[in-house]
Amino acid sequence: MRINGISGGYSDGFFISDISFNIEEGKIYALLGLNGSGKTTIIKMICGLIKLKSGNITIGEKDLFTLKEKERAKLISYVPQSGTIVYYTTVVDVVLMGATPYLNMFQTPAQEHREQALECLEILGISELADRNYLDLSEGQKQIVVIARALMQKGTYMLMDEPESSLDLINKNKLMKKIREIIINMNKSCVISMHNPEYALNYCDRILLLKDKKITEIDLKTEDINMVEKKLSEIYGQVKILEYNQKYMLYYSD
Ligand SMILES: Nc1ncnc2c1ncn2[C@@H]1O[C@H](COP(=O)(O)OP(=O)(O)OP(=O)(O)O)[C@@H](O)[C@H]1O
Repeated sequence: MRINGISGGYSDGFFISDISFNIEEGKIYALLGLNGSGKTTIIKMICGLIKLKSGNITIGEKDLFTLKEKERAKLISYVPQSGTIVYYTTVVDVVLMGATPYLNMFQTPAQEHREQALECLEILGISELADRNYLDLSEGQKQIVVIARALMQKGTYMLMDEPESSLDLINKNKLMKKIREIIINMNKSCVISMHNPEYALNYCDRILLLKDKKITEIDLKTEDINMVEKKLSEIYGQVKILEYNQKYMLYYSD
């Protein structure tokens, strides 16, 4: 997917211009930036929830926004920062919503879809929640259910807005590991907006660093560690990357 000089925002204020980057197959990108820097705005522009004012997004030769909504939904799965479901519904039914792009207008999900939904819950390790009321779940459990729904949607590109924000430390790491497994095993691509650069260093291939409405890309496989520190320091203040047990940690010296 190529994001070519896109611009967009809100009529009453924040506007971001000329954003370009590629999303390569099988890669996980961490979208990092401080509060209000525009991470959600960029994700929403790619998903078509905020209309582009200029630029375009292409997949191969195709312009993404010339495709019908259902076709786009088969390509891109979106995990929003917070859920929008406000009525009683079981967890498995929430996951089944991910089948919508594959159904006709009057078609309801079949047994086969139900089995797929249960499989998605199993992949994410939350099968036991299947028959619970979604609204009764903890915020962290809800976040994982919404990821299962995105998985059900079978999009090649998964765009996730702080998917681990409500999880405890153990579950944050478990989820990031699981997302990595899914992306690699299913040959998908993923952009995850997040606040903790340590998750980016440990679980992602590349970093998209958003500062002053501009993106700097860091390839964690090839970039020199001192350069990574330097670039992260421009956002987070003086940081040092420490390695322990094949895991990276950040030391903030400011
Ligand atoms: N619906 C909206 N209408 C007007 N302005 C908005 C709207 N949503 C967000 N903004 C503004 O756009 C800017 C970027 O917000 P955005 O949510 O994209 O940032 P973010 O990097 O995702 O922040 P956070 O890390 O806090 O989630 C902020 O100044 C915010 O106040």
